[in-house]
Amino acid sequence: MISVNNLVRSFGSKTILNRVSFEVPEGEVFSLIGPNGAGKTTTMRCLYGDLKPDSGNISIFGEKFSAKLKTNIAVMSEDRLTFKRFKGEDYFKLWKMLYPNFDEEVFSNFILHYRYDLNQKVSTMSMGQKTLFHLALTISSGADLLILDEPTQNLDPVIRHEILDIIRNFAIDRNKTIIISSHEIYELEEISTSFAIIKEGKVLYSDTIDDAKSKHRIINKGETVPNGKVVANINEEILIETDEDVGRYATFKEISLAYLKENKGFSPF
Ligand SMILES: Nc1ncnc2c1ncn2[C@@H]1O[C@H](COP(=O)(O)OP(=O)(O)OP(=O)(O)O)[C@@H](O)[C@H]1O
Repeated sequence: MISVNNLVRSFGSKTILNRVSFEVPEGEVFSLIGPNGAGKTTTMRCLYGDLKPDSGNISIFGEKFSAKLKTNIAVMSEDRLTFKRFKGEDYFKLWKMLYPNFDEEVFSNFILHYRYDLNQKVSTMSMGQKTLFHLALTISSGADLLILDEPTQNLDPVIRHEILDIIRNFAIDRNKTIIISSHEIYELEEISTSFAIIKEGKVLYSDTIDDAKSKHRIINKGETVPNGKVVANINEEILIETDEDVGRYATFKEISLAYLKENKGFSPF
C-alpha cells in the first residue's frame, strides 16, 4: 500500500501542494488527473524522494522513503532520460546496476520488437522513441512501484495502444503498483483501477473508477435535484454525487471533466 497523508510543499511563497492525501493499494494502477500546474509532478517527485515535503507523511509498502526503497521504485520522469552522451547500451548497463531484479529478457523483447539500436545516443532519438525507451527500462526494472509521468506522451496511436495493454497486463499479472500522471482521460479509464483529481494542489476527489461511476449521476437542468452534492453544470446537464437512483450514470470522462471544470470560459480574443 502507498499512503500519502497531508502532503504540503511550497516553492518560495507559493503553496503548490496543500494537504494532498490519497491511498494506492498494492497491484493497483492509480492515476493522478489534473490541469497544467496542478501539482501532479510535484506530488510524484515527493513520492520518489526527489523533493522533500514541508510536512505530511508518505509511506511506501509500509515504510518511510529511504535510499533502500530506491531499488524498488522505478521512475519515468517528465524530462525523460537526460544524460546527453549516453547510448542505449549505457542506460541499459546503468539500470541493470541500479535494479537488482532487472529483467533482461523483457528489455531485449522491447529492443527487438521496436527495433532499437543500442549504439544510438538516446538524446538523438525522437521524442516518441525516447519515451518508449524509457518505458522499456522502467517496465524491465523489476521494481514493485512504477511512477510514470505522462507515459504515453508523443507515442503514435498504434504504439500507444500496445503500451496501454502492456502496462495494464503488467500490473495484473505481476502484481505491480503503478502511479500514472496523464491528461489522457480516455486512456486512463482503460488502464487505471483508481484515481485522484488534483487541482491547485488539493485533491478534489479520489476513488476507484467503478465506485466513482456508481456514485455520480447526470440530470437535465430544470429537473429536481436529488440529495447529494452538485459537482458542476455541463452545458444543459448537471453532474451530481448522489446515492439516489436519478437521471443517468455519468461516464468517467464526464466525472473527471466536471471536477476539473472552471465555471468561467476563456477566449484570447
Ligand atoms: N522547482 C520549482 N520552483 C518553483 N515553482 C515550481 C517548481 N517546480 C514546480 N513549480 C510550480 O509548481 C506548480 C505545479 O507544478 P507541477 O509540475 O507539479 O504541475 P503538473 O500538475 O505536473 O502540471 P503539468 O500537467 O503541466 O505537467 C507549477 O505552478 C510550477 O510552476
